[in-house]
Amino acid sequence: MNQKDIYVKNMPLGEAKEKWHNALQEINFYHGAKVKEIEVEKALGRITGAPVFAGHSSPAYNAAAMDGIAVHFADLASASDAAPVRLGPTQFKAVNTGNSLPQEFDAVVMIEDVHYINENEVELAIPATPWQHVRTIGEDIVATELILPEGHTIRPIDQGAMLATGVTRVFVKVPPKVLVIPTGSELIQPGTPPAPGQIIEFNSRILAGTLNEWGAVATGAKPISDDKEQLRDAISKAVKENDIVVMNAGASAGTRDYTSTVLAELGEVVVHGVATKPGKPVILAIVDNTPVIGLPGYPVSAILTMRIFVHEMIYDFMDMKMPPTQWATARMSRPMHSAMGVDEFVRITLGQVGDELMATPAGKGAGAVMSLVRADGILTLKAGSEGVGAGEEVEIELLRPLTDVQSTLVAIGSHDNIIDVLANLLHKGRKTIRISSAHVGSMGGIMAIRRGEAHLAGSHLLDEETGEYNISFIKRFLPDVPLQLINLCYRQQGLIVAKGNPLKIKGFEDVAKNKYSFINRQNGAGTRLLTDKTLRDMNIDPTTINGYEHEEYTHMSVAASIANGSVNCGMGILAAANALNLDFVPVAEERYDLIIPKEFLNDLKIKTLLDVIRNNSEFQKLVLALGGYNLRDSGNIMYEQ
Ligand SMILES: Nc1nc2c(c(=O)[nH]1)N[C@H]1C(S)=C(S)[C@@H](COP(=O)(O)OP(=O)(O)OC[C@H]3O[C@@H](n4cnc5c(N)ncnc54)[C@H](O)[C@@H]3O)O[C@H]1N2
Ligand code: MOO
Repeated sequence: MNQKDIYVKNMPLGEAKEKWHNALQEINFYHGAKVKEIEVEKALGRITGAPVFAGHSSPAYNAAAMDGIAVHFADLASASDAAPVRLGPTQFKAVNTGNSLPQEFDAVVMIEDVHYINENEVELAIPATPWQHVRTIGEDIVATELILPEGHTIRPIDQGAMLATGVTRVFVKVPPKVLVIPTGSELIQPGTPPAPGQIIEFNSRILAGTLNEWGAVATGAKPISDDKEQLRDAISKAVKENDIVVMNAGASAGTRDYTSTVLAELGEVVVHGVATKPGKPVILAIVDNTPVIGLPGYPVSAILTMRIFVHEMIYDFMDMKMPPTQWATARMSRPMHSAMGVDEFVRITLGQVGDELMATPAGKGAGAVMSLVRADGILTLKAGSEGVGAGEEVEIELLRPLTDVQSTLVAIGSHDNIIDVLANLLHKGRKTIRISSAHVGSMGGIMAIRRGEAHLAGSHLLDEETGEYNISFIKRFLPDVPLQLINLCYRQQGLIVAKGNPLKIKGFEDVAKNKYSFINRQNGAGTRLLTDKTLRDMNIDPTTINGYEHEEYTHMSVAASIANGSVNCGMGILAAANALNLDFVPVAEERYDLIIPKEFLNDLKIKTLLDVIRNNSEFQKLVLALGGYNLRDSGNIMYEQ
């Protein structure tokens, strides 16, 4: 095939949507919803395809609403404490709640108000009103009354209402049947450890699950290899059996990206390539009068593209209006430049810090599933916009309710695995506080506190002159912020080395003397300051360290460089070494504190956090089990201003 044939275009989103809409109309995709009759018992979550009317009244007879006696209300007209009325055997009848009221009576007196003289005679001291304590025929629902309108999503209470009036079958809309076909020879099933180059197939779970949430009946097919013949067979079969087919991966221009070629052979490719980011290589095609959507392989691209092109199709198919999008106005915490000429969809985490709702980009990679796990919303940067500036107001499309966002503690700063332990303890059981943490290093955390963007910042900045942690930095960069510096832990920092420590590295002397390769942390990282102080104390000239100028931004990326063999060692925490099954040579213990502005100390979220740190034995147990931690000052106020 000529490379030109698979050239991916950059069609403006509006134009692509219009073309697609027209193509769907041509195949009569919006045919008006089909309906079918099913049992009410099985109708939970389905959408009514016709109005539902009551079969009979409920209650179907006049029913006693209380345990007591049935009476004629008129007989008790004169009853009072001073002059109780006596009723003889024909004037009353004992009834229980739910019993049919005998025809001759018109009220019920509760047993508590009945004084039995003997079995056949009662005395009553209070008058009755007509039909008191009686559920009259049709009190709840009258036969032929409308129970549910068309287009209503059936809830358990609706099932009850239908069944109560004798309705056992209901017309529901037939949702579109969708098959999600993952493609790629590199895909393996979950549960098998991937060899290099293999990818666990999980996109079909995300895509089919989301389609089902939108009301479709979607299933994931077995992955198809990058093989034209197999693709052709799978698509030909799928379009016969489904209302919509979703292909995943093989959408772009790689040598094994066959989806668009095969779709063009089998039917018509309406659109290939849209000016959006992510989602550029999407394919929109019609095969055998059936829409086939070829989503890009990257999970984030796939899901966001499916939101753009498929979400509405599901509702249109069932002749339903889309649920309204929930929006929130937020302020950008940092500038965001847009890729010119494309509509860009940016994942955003939101944090309510003080009065402001702050929006922070949640990571960019099209393969970063966690960015969508964490994201609270989506910011759309329109093609033609240059982006947004820090502090600018933006409208965010919400992916989770604003109440969840408001119960989120925003932690920005240095990362420590204890934050993850806390995040879990604060969210389990009846505590539903989330922690959203951004790992930008200790100085980054201090700056976030200064800009009012975080409730707390983890910091381990060593003042090389005083040997003190954090305080001099707070005095310098946060002089006007009333705050408490609360200890979280002491932790071991050391040299992360390959499993088994094959070079027998004992410390920095060995690294300097033998020119072992080292990987450093960025300026402003607490670990960098500790490295520098350690080298100074040992009288080691940093320029003699092979790799001192190579910087990484996190403990984990340092550990990863050692794990993949590109360097011999780097400074980091034990937890990072453990995570990648590496060895660790302790170098120093450092203090790791939380900086918390006083304005948040009375916030229930912070109070709960501090309570867990100070008093929760499970917290202490879990942290000590991680190894490399000491909690002797945990929860103590180290400094305040
Ligand atoms: N020369 C060009 N290269 C690329 C372009 C382009 O326009 N020209 N577009 C880029 C963009 S944007 C995207 S998005 C990707 C989309 O690529 P494909 O749709 O061809 O997808 P693959 O390359 O097959 O896969 C991408 C990635 O996703 C993983 N994957 C695929 N399926 C699954 C699954 N079911 N479960 C989990 N993960 C999956 C796959 O292994 C790859 O890592 O192309 C760019 N390139
Ligand atoms: O759709 Mo691609 O995601 O722009 O990376």
